Amino acid sequence: MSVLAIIKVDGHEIPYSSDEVLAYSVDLGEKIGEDVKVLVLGNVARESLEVLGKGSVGTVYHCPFANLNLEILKSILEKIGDDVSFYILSQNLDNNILGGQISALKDSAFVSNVVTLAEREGNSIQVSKAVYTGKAFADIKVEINGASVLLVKKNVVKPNLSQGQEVQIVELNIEEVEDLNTELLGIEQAKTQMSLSDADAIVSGGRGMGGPENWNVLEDFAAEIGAATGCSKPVSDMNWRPHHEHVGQTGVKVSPNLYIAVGISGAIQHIAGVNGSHKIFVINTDSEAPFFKVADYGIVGDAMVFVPKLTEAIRKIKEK
Ligand SMILES: Cc1cc2nc3c(=O)[nH]c(=O)nc-3n(C[C@H](O)[C@H](O)[C@H](O)COP(=O)(O)OP(=O)(O)OC[C@H]3O[C@@H](n4cnc5c(N)ncnc54)[C@H](O)[C@@H]3O)c2cc1C
Repeated sequence: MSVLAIIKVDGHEIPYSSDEVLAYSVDLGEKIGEDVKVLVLGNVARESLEVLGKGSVGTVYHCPFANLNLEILKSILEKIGDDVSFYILSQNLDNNILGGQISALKDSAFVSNVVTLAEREGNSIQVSKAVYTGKAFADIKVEINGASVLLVKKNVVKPNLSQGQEVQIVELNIEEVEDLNTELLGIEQAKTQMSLSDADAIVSGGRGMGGPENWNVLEDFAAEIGAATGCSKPVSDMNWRPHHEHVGQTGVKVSPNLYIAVGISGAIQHIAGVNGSHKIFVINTDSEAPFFKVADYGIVGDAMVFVPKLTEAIRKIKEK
């Protein structure tokens, strides 16, 4: 049996989150004494597949399609075979659907929002998952060899696998078959350079930014520190920013290493989407803003004054 890490290509790149998915799979493989294999979905160069030779990864399956319908997914799973005890994916909106489909096809357990490494207990493993938008945790026992699907949140494991091992690359020759039940009408590519779920740092703006014309201040700052940009719900509702940037209970749930909230009050529905972040930094004119209660660092002040100053300071440090 084996643990299968599933990685979806972002554009033509292996996403940043893949290191964490691999590290999680390798840790699980060691605990239950199984090999780790990887399935890469999407068009990517062979050299990028070779780079996945980390830790105990031995085989990399490659399918050039990233957007799968159920018929294609069925063919992929059939070609990989039944010797998979766990399918491991990173937690994001796309993988929620993909993981659910795998679990339905395999008639197996599906555990999303996993926030701990697996602990082995006899013929099972135990993991904790975040529930009630991260306000509580549930401990879940899953049988080994049950073809279970685990969706792992960011920052659960440190990706510190050694590199350089040779891997066997298996090209899955899958025919592009039409799904009989659904028709793909089009794909609208998010216009951000980095996906929010994968980003290591996020600069997010709220109504306190005053209007879309001020967003260049946040974009400059984000570009300087290599962060993705996000926003609060009202900001996307008012079309100041695109909807895929909306963070929170009803938007994208993120858990970057650093979440920077600028001009966002910190309503419970926004916090529910960011409380998995490693560190939170808040800039707000109101010292009583609820976001400060969950912040690690903060500045009480005007975003339009402090953000450009921070950008400039970081630029100077980088020039030295
Ligand atoms: C069912 C439901 C689901 C929801 N889901 C979400 C969700 O997923 N995500 C989400 O974000 N919201 C969600 N909301 C909305 C949420 O309740 C808040 O209304 C929203 O988060 C507030 O957005 P905001 O902080 O940008 O705006 P505001 O509440 O207006 O806060 C603006 C903040 O900016 C500060 N400010 C003003 N000027 C400046 C300045 N110059 N510099 C710095 N700071 C400044 C103010 O002090 C204030 O704290 C949901 C609501 C409901 C009812």
